[in-house]
Amino acid sequence: MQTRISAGLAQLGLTPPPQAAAQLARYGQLLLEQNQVMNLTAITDPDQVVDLHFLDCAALLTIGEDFHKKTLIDVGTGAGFPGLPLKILEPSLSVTLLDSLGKRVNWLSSVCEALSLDKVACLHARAEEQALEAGFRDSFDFAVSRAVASLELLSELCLPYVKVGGKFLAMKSVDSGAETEGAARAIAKLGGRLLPRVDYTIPGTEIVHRVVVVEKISPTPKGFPRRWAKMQKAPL
Ligand SMILES: C[S@@+](CC[C@H](N)C(=O)[O-])C[C@H]1O[C@@H](n2cnc3c(N)ncnc32)[C@H](O)[C@@H]1O
Repeated sequence: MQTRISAGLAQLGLTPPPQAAAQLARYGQLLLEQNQVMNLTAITDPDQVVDLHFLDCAALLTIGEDFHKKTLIDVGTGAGFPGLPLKILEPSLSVTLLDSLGKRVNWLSSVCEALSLDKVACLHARAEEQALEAGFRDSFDFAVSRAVASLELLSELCLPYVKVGGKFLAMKSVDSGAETEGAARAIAKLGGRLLPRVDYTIPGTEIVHRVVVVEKISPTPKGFPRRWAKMQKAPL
């Protein structure tokens, strides 16, 4: 895995810290081992783990944002994507990995320990509840998320965490144009503003993915996020 990771990172134009490729390879090994006893990923081929998990997530570092010494929350991180590869590739980041599934969060804590990572919090919580807590609301430089919900729902889950001037980065497919248009009203209500999207090709593949970029321009109004059932029933 390590050779493919290094080649892919170079193709993305990234110069990772010396230990990063080995740490990602170890993470991949732990992921595939644990996946045999716990549902962590549908991807079981090591090369695909590199391409579709690690390099896909690494591409977030190439979209022109400055992540150095910033704070980032990954909402619905699952097996750590995209937050954990970002932390490994940019160690100055302070990262919170949040998921509502306790078993996954416990496993993530053990991976962070195995890789000797500091400044990572693995948090078992529902995103819409944790965003109401002090120290979380309007607090992070970045909220990121991949494969969790439609952009409209995801905006309500993620934008409350972002400080004014920070960004919410949603990893989406290139077919997300209509979904993005449909979320524009909700994004505005939640204190966000859509910026130009960024499309990228995953190295070694012809797969093109998209980052939807939302800037936080005013604090999220009181009352958001709403309860999950309410969000689904009453679109903004
Ligand atoms: C399909 S997985 C995606 C995981 C990872 N982001 C990835 O791209 O591989 C969706 C994850 O979001 C979590 N999730 C869904 N709704 C959530 C919520 N309201 N709060 C926290 N986590 C949530 C689930 O537990 C699950 O681990």
